Amino acid sequence: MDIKELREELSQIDLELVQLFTKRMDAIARISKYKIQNNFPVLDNEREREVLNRVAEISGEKMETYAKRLFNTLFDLSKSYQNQLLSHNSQLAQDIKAATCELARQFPSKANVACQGTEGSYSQQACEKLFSLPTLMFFNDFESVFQAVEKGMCEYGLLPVENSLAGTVIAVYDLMEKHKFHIVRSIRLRINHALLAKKSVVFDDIKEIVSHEQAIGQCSEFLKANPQIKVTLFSNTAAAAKYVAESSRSDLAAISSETCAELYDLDILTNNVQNRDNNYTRFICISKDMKIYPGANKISILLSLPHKPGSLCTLLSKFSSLGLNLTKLESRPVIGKDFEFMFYFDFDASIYLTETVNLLCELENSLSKFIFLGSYSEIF
Ligand SMILES: O=C(O)C(=O)C[C@]1(C(=O)O)C=C[C@@H](O)C=C1
Repeated sequence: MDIKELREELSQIDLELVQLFTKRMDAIARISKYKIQNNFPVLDNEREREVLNRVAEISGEKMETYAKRLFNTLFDLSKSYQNQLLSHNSQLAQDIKAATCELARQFPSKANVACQGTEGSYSQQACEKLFSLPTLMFFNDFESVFQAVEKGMCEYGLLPVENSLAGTVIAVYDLMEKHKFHIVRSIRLRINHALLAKKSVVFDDIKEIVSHEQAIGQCSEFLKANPQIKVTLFSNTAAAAKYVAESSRSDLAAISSETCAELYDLDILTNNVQNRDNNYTRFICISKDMKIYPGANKISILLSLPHKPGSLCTLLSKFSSLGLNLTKLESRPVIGKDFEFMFYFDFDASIYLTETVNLLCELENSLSKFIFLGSYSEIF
């Protein structure tokens, strides 16, 4: 037989497979209806084991592994389909629909915004880029920003989540699980760090530099090249500049911004002390309620996965089959639990598409922990 004839045989088999597959999915729809009416869960591990044992027996030793893989895929597809059928009644689908319909309104220009740090901070710069008329409230730590939004003290909050040179702001990710909030926008801010000191101080006088951990990480090469200078961590780059301005010492400098040099009447000893010029920090803007503004094209979710081989792979394949591009995947240990992890995903997707909402509902129905963090657009 030549390849053409061999393929004809295969095409006939494929046809029968597709017919049987659609027949199986129709049967699944009937099972789903029964499960909804009788409040049965979609997943039935015992039934899956039973089916797999039977499949192994029928397929024989040579094909057993392949047949089991095929049936595990069939279970995944049938559970996806059942979760999709369930999503019509899902609270999440209704909330998303309400948030997208209700907010034909534009992103506000005026708002009360909670920021970490003090006057002149990078959070403030990001905030002023995001809102034309913000009223800022400064807090000492990230947790207080989450709390101010959660308690309704501020309508919005701004938090740094990652930097192109120093990576993820882990402290913010660790707080996400503890607080109720929604991401309504994200913003990328170009960061140029400068070395600031009091007027008349020269670089050779400097014995100590103060700054935030992230800024210190972003300027590691400059600091390594000057090992004689002691480095001290500070809660915020703007607070570090303020500290230098208020100190009487002439051997102290801060890694901070040009804005802070002006604000705190300091001199710039050296400009652009970060390792690379393409230094960007991404901030998220959060609110208490789910608000989805027109143009939203990114989605963030938080979830935990069962300790089972292939569970992350199965999840990733769902994104891949919808052609969705993952832009961030971060895993963090669950505090108080041994080796259990929370996963944070950012991906590009339109919340206005039914297939996206179906995927979110499917994840919510099938995972023990799933939080929809929001759908939003990013400002550059
Ligand atoms: O039998 C069921 O309860 C089904 O939902 C069908 C099915 C399957 O595809 O065979 C799907 C999910 C369950 O975990 C077990 C089996």
